[in-house]
Amino acid sequence: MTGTAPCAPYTLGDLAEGTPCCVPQPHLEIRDLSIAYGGQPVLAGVGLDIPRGCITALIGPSGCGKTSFLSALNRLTDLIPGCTVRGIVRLDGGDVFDAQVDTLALRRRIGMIFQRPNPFPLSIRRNLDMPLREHGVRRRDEREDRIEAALRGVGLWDEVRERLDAPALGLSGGQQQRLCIARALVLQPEILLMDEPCSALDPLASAVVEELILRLAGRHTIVIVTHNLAQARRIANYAAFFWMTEQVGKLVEFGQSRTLFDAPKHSLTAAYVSGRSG
Ligand SMILES: Nc1ncnc2c1ncn2[C@@H]1O[C@H](COP(=O)(O)OP(=O)(O)OP(=O)(O)O)[C@@H](O)[C@H]1O
Repeated sequence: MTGTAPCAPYTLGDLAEGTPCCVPQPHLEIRDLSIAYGGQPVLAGVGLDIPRGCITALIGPSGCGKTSFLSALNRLTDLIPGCTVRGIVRLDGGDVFDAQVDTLALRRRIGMIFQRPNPFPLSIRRNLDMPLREHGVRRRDEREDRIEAALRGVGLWDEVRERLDAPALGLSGGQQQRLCIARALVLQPEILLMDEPCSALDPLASAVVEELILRLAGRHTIVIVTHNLAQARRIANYAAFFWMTEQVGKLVEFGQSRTLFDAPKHSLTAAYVSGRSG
């Protein structure tokens, strides 16, 4: 991988250890990745390196396989009946698709945030306590510290500290999405996969989550699907453009987002980012 990207700001010193910077070194290496549902290919031959600590945006029209690609990275695709994935995904050099891989441990290292906020219908506290218990954090004081750190990390602590036992579903949409990000952060993941995390939010809540994503970068590697090209331009260090050819999604271009948006190499990319197609 060549080129450099600016370090994103970060302020989450109390979360996971890690290089607090976007560096042009692969955290995930993807080679010849193909995905099919019921034998029908939807994505073929994708290869790219996701740089460590950076924000990588996945862009492209609906149906070109961005969500499927994202879901393969932490093997959420294992949970979809009829879905087959071929190719290689390496996390720090280790094969994610190896039969010996503990998928629970893998998803602790690579967390996922979905398009619609999906807190459990439990209290705010239990939303964060439950994953910690499931992942074997037995000491209550440690769980409490991690819950507070995660809520502070997403800027929710001051908003909810007096009502930790209130239902999470009573929070606003934007607060619920930040709670879902906290639920991923509480497990101290290295990588966060985000599938259109702002698309169900109003503009103000969306701006807060976008700012949060910028703060999380550096400590965490972030891969985000977004249809909002202005957002991708604002926040992404790197961008990958997917397009459908003969009903199958392909990666057309990947690189530093400044280059992809301002001086794309491929005519399809140029047409899409200028709004002339897609
Ligand atoms: N569980 C599934 N079973 C069958 N087909 C699926 C499934 N999930 C996705 N697909 C199909 O795979 C293709 C790629 O879908 P995917 O959601 O990955 O694309 P996308 O680029 O993320 O689209 P969007 O931007 O609209 O979310 C689509 O044709 C979709 O209908």
